[in-house]
Amino acid sequence: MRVAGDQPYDVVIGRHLLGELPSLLGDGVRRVLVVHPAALASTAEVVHEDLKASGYEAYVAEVPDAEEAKTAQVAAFCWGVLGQADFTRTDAIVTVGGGATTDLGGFVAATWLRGIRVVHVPTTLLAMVDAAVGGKTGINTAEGKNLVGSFHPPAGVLCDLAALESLGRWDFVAGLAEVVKTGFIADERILELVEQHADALRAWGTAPASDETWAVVAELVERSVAVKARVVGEDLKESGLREILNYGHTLGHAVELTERYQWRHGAAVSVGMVFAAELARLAGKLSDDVVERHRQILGSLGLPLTYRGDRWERLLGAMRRDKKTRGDVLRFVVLDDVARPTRLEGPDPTLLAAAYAEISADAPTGRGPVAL
Ligand SMILES: NC(=O)c1ccc[n+]([C@@H]2O[C@H](COP(=O)([O-])OP(=O)(O)OC[C@H]3O[C@@H](n4cnc5c(N)ncnc54)[C@H](O)[C@@H]3O)[C@@H](O)[C@H]2O)c1
Ligand SMILES: O=C(O)C(=O)C[C@@H](O)[C@H](O)[C@H](O)COP(=O)(O)O
Ligand SMILES: [Zn+2]
Repeated sequence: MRVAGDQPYDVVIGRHLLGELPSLLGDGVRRVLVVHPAALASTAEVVHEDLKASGYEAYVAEVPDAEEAKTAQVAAFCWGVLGQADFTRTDAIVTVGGGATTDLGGFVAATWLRGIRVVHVPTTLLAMVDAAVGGKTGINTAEGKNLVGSFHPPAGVLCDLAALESLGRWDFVAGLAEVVKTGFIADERILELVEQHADALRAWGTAPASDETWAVVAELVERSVAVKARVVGEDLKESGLREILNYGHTLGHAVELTERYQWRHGAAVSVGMVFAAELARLAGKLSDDVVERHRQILGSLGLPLTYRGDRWERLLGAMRRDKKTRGDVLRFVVLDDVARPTRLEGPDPTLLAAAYAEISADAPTGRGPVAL
């Protein structure tokens, strides 16, 4: 699949694709740094050896797992590795890992010498359908999620579906949250597929997936990437259309910060989507049926639908730093209907509080398996 832009690139989806890496890296690259977390050490080593066998001067940098990687300290560690190995503007980074690794590695590539090439090899469902495509890179600060970053599109993306075989059940389910997001904002067929195959998808990793389930997963990846490619190809820097990809993220990111990143991103986005759906319903935009469909689909996958009722002030504080906020005006992506996203600007505080009441639970029920 081709992503349009000043420098168009390919997202290759298939199996056993590592041989494609040199062609995605392009001409003139001499040194390559493979950035990966410990969980992907053996895959990264295969990539490292392949690159050396193809004539590159290849290095590896192991970074912390998950959100722990998205810090200024870890970025500085990577800059140190690049500096020690004399990386120039014709050299490149390859990321091997989930969305945290592609966000960090992409950010390091964006900032080293003001920008070198990066190819992403996403290994989670979430990174394949979302994080690796579109060029949003970033790290967190004490004040919030992805507050420092850059738009730096990759030179290519290799989605090797075989990587999903080792992905844990709840990391897979967390990735489904972004798939469902894509369904609600742009492609109802995604919702139908998830509705038809929810049990098999939710059971990912508990037994080998059937051929039918693999076919569904492949179609979900293809459809989600197609939506993302179309949107970021039109609006790389989020001046308008791209905001739809942030559906559920205004509250979702605030939940992640409030939970000190102990919730998976997809789990927080799941709650965030139910909140956004309630907000749209209370604003008179969205029907009860579509709100209920959010709960049905996300709940059928085992994703959380509620959040503790005693965190509103903290969440509100974090949402003020959301990237869609303009001055003091909070802005939300909401739906008029399935595949009809719009914006709600500066909603009345009582409306926000009422939507929060609709998703509040007395106990912190979000601490299910996906929220760990
Ligand atoms: N830049 C974007 O457009 C964008 C889009 C969506 C999400 N994100 C970011 O992505 C991050 C979430 O990504 P994620 O859900 O991939 O989380 P993650 O990167 O933390 O990976 C989840 C876990 O899966 C493990 N893992 C990865 N691949 C594996 C495999 N093949 N087999 C077994 N284990 C594997 C990782 O080590 C980690 O423990 C968040 O930081 C979020 O903000 C960015
Ligand atoms: O690609 C985008 O644009 C998105 O918003 C996709 C989101 O799923 C992703 O989590 C993104 O990193 C959020 O970006 P942010 O700008 O809200 O930090
Ligand atoms: Zn996201």
